[in-house]
Amino acid sequence: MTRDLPVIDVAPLRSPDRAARRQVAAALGKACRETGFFYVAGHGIADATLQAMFDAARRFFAQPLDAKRQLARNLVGNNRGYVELGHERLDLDAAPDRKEAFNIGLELPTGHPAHAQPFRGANAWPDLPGFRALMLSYYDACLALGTLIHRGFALDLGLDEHVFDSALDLPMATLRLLHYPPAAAGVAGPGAGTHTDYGNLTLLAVDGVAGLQVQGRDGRWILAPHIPGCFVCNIGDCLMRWSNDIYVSTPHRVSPPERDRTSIAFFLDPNPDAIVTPVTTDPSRPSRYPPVTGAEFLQSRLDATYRHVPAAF
Ligand SMILES: O=C(O)CCC(=O)C(=O)O
Ligand SMILES: [Fe+2]
Repeated sequence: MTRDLPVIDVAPLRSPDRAARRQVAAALGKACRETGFFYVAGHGIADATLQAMFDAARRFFAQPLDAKRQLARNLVGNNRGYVELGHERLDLDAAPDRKEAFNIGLELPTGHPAHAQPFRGANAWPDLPGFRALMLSYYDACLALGTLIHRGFALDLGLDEHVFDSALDLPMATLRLLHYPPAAAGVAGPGAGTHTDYGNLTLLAVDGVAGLQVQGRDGRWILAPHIPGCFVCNIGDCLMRWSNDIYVSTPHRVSPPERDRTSIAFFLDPNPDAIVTPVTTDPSRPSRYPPVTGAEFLQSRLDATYRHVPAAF
């Protein structure tokens, strides 16, 4: 195991100085061509906000199972709600994941025309004071950060710096709280099986309990420990396709932790009607894929993950 993911300070992406922005873009582009994983510093999300989010996640998972089941993902629909321990299997060749999760998606104002699109819907909320407001404000902060990082990707790929802005303004992004109970004697299963992420970009906050591992190009596993003040970030399958495979979406997994482990993932998938047309700024690299919509692509990936779960669970 090695530890060699780069740390990238993204604050200069907010600078009026184009050369400073380009420098960050080049660092992002290098990381995305190598492992597709990097740490983000200078993200501007306050430590107190992250601490409050971890507290909220722990309060959520500490509720009785019955209360959590009332918010079950299969009742709520649209990839929102609570996923019980053992109900998800990211690696179809392994045992189900030893984790529980809670998802929210974008909240559209009442009457917004985009309500008719796929993956729209209402969030389900637990009866916990302050939880909803905190989750929604964190969602917005992650969306702003993810959009900023996409400006770096665009610069690096030789595109207009703002080309992704309109593909991400009403996204299918999911904010997901995750809880991994400690490894127990005689219980099989990974924390999260080996997988790649589906969307464009994942912003992950981890709590300091070891678990996340990333597969390097040479097949060796790289540890991705907590670095104070940083998010662990990676690109997903949708951005890999969008970049015409210039960027790589890399397999990763979570080993069963020694103690309770909590993480908070923001999966930035594009707008459902965004057209994912592979980038062809490099004339020596013709398009490898036909265009698809963001929703078509996400649905195809979710179908694979949940195929093993009996419909009636
Ligand atoms: O919890 C983690 O550290 C990573 C989780 C993950 O990779 C995922 O849910 O896609
Ligand atoms: Fe992942």
